[in-house]
Amino acid sequence: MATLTEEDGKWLLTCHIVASDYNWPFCEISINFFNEQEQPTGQGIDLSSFTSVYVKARYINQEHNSLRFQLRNFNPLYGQFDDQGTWKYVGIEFWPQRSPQANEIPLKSLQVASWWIAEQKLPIKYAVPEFTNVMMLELSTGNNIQPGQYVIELEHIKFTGKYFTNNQVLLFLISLWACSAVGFLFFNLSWSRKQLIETKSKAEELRQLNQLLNVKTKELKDQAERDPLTGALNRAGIKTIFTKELEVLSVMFIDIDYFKSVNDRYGHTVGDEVLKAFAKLISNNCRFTDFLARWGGEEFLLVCPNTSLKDAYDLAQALRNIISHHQWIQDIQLTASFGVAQQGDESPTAFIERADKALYDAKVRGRNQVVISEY
Ligand SMILES: Nc1nc2c(ncn2[C@@H]2O[C@H](COP(=O)(O)OP(=O)(O)OP(=O)(O)O)[C@@H](O)[C@H]2O)c(=O)[nH]1
Repeated sequence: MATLTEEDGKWLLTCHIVASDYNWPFCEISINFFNEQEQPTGQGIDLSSFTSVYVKARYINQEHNSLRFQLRNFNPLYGQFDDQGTWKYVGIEFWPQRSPQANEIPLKSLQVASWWIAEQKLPIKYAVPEFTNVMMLELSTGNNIQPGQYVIELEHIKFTGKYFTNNQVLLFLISLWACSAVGFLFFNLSWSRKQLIETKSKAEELRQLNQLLNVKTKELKDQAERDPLTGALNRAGIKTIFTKELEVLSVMFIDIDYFKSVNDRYGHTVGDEVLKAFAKLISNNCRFTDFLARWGGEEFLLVCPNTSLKDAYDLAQALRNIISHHQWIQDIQLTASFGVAQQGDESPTAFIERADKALYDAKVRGRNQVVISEY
């Protein structure tokens, strides 16, 4: 006979173990995790994520006896819900502590009752503790209890466990590491791509800037070396030609005759147009390797590399002829005088002066003619 009472928030189980033929008398508190009244579903509670259970219980009057803690797990693979004898007995017998601490029972120390395995005739694979569908919890007197009166005080039963299993933590850490690695790779990739795009656009900017600078440099060079009115080289521009070492170099000064009268009669603007047309006419009728420079006013210098004095003379005569027969604006009649020279063993200045002197002679001799300066 047994009674269960509550006192100061503690449960007291008073048991009278009597002598009988039954070999394994016991007295127990049994807590059901399923509702017997409702439609039975075979659904208990899953305690598999817990690692320990703390049982604060003790004998009040008979201290030298053991207690049995037991869980009853139902598994439909080998048990029947309506036959509690087929629910697996997983338990342990322990000697309750005298100290105020609860008795800690690691769940892994719970064993399947060997008599139950033998009785159920189950395959060995089912002889392992299971906590996935616990239907009942039992706290009872231990083995070999002698007849007499026993009072068991139960203060609490607490299950504890890790919120995550070791495997879950490991899986989480591996996933975190993998995500970080993927994230880092992705970040690196997009950063590199961004850098590449930036570098490309910087390179493009630099290329365009360079192009602009080249254009500007050419413009500045042109401004510095070309005559703005006719587009012919100026004195500075033609200077560089003389620094090149050429074996045969001839030059000719070309000066429009009586140009002042053109200005006087038709005005300065017409004079400018005539000068532009004059430079164009000469350029169009000499070799592309020749260089035309405006020496000043209406005076031009044509530099002819790799040209003998004879060839330069012939060219001058041809140009003179073309000029005199050209159709100029306002039907202006135009002629020009030429002073031709071939470079000898002399400085460029002396060489130019000889050609200039020949031009002067052509003017003196009556204009519209070619005069050669012999070295
Ligand atoms: N329209 C125009 N006239 C210029 C320019 N540069 C010089 N002249 C003119 O060219 C004329 C040159 O006159 P001159 O040196 O007397 O020579 P010319 O009248 O050609 O006579 P000769 O050379 O002796 O045959 C001057 O009237 C200058 O004003 C220019 O850029 N534009």
